[in-house]
Amino acid sequence: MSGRVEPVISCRGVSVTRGGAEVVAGVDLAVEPGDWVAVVGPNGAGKTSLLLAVAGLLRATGEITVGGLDPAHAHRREMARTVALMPQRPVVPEGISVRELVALGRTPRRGRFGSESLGDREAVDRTLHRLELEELADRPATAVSGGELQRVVLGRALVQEPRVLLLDEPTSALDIGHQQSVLDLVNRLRLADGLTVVAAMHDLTLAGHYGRRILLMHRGRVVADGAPEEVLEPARLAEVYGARVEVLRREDGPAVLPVRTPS
Ligand SMILES: Nc1ncnc2c1ncn2[C@@H]1O[C@H](COP(=O)(O)OP(=O)(O)OP(=O)(O)O)[C@@H](O)[C@H]1O
Repeated sequence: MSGRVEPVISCRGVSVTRGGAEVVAGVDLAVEPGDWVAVVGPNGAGKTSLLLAVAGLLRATGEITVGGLDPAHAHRREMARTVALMPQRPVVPEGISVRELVALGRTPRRGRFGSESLGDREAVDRTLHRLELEELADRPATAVSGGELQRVVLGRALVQEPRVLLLDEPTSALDIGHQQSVLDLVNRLRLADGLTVVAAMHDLTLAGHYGRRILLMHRGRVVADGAPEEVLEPARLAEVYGARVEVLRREDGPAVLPVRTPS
């Protein structure tokens, strides 16, 4: 008999209120170490708010633990060694280079007064290389394209070497080649290091190919949670998104195609 694996993320009855409205409503979620959960749902469904609550950046009610820590009360440095968030809308300090922005991700791993160690420098170099950012390393981070910045911000999260990686639409600005290379890289880290990934994703085909599990949210609630082929059903997607889609069953995951309304 196999024993139950202790979840690395656990949410019980989690709700978030923003601007007076309940935007996450009673979410239960247990994520096993090394899993990839793709969080999908229409605009405004509450995906970002749920990720921010798990990261401890937004106040929530209910119970959340991440790597045994309570995000609302854990020390920021301790939390940052456990969880890294790649935000949807990163704040880029003026005058900072691409390399310096990536290196900011090492801050929680340094000693209290620590300057950059050889290990830190190597981690930053490795990350710049993996994300094909070496040529941009000395460029001001405010002077790169939207897709390049998305990779830089992913680099800042990866260089933290977290146990849990929270990605908020990580490939929305990337071309198809970089979408694949970035998601393949995250998947390799998941398989090699047991990284746990929770990613809000709009592209349902990518969600179905990389997510081992899909959490479908609608109006703050989880309306489906399961394997991609169970959750990505045309009738359900029509109901939740108001979309006409065809779902192709493929060996490596379902592909979701929008279908034009007949004129
Ligand atoms: N700062 C804020 N103040 C008030 N309401 C907010 C704020 N940020 C988001 N909201 C609202 O919270 C709800 C959930 O937003 P959230 O960003 O979590 O959704 P999402 O599923 O990530 O959406 P999207 O796919 O458009 O990124 C939305 O109705 C949104 O308008």
